[in-house]
Amino acid sequence: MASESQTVLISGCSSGIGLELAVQLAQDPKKRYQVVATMRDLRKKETLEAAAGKALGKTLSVEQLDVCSDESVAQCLSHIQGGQVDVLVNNAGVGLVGPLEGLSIATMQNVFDTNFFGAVRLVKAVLPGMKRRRRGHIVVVSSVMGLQGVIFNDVYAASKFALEGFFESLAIQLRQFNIFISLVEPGPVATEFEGKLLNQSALAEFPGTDPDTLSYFRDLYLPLSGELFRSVGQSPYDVAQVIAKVISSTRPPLRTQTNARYLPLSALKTLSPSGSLYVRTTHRLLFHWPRLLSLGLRCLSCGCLPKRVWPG
Ligand SMILES: NC(=O)C1=CN([C@@H]2O[C@H](COP(=O)(O)OP(=O)(O)OC[C@H]3O[C@@H](n4cnc5c(N)ncnc54)[C@H](OP(=O)(O)O)[C@@H]3O)[C@@H](O)[C@H]2O)C=CC1
Ligand SMILES: CC1=C(/C=C/C(C)=C/C=C/C(C)=C/C=O)C(C)(C)CCC1
Repeated sequence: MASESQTVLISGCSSGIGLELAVQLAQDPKKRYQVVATMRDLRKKETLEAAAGKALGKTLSVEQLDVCSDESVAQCLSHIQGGQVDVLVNNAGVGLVGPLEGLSIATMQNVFDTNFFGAVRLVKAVLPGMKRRRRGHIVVVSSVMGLQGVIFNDVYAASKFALEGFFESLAIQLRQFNIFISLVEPGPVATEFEGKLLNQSALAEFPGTDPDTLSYFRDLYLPLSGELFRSVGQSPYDVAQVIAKVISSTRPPLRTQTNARYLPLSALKTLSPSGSLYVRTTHRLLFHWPRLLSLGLRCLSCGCLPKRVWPG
């Protein structure tokens, strides 16, 4: 192992982006990283261990970490030599879709406890060490929904907006300590994330929701969202490549979107600071011209647009 390897702690490595990233960094040909791949339920570790192959026990170790528990965070850090984390990747997250009226406050709080306070809890734990060493990098797996709200994703988007505001604010102070913050913003990614959401919304009855809203959710949003995943969805491998590039950068950027094919959708927000272009256009497309929207989504997946991973 290279003597100057960096210790990278990643949350949520049982599947998806976290698993892919842990494996890619652990298999780095230059052996630049010592990866602590964590997950809340160690019974799920077999997939990661199999994917890590020969890196297991060498450049990759697996530890238990529930981002919602102070005790679990402290335990995990106590297993890392000197408690030293050079790069923290806040990846663990949960989704939530559905009409607001049918979701309990407790369900919404769980999204914030995991996506927002989970990241904050880890940062509070590693920051004193990073500040002492005057060195560190905190990477946050945010989302395009940290930049723009999406219908029926109100609470999930709010949790990612919270991350964006929190880490942009912190980035200013941490420059003084030579600690960098990077927010990575994927669009739809083909992981268990979507399946979990579809299962959750198929089983949920959303009590107290009026029939019109329920039908907009089930008959309009769900099919179009599925089409979006099929047309512009990235693989976790592609997203992990972008994150690995951000981690290896000497001057890491504050924000990185991973999916060039999603850019026309996020541009609707950035092109008009008042927000009306995005809200009016998506409302019209969804409620008045859903067939045109569907055609547009198919166009986004056609080969004439830029390649999937961006920046390349
Ligand atoms: N998939 C997508 O379309 C997109 C995903 N993202 C973000 O990417 C990140 C990774 O998601 P993705 O890989 O897609 O989805 P997955 O569902 O495959 O992975 C999510 C990971 O987070 C873990 N997790 C959930 N709650 C906790 C907790 N309390 N403590 C520790 N780990 C926890 C899950 O563990 P367990 O197996 O135990 O549930 C799992 O390992 C999330 O932050 C998500 O918001 C961003 C943009 C798009
Ligand atoms: C923007 C947009 C849509 C949906 C976007 C979705 C569903 C994005 C999902 C992003 C994910 C899964 C991010 C995870 O963090 C619709 C409804 C097609 C209408 C047109 C505009």
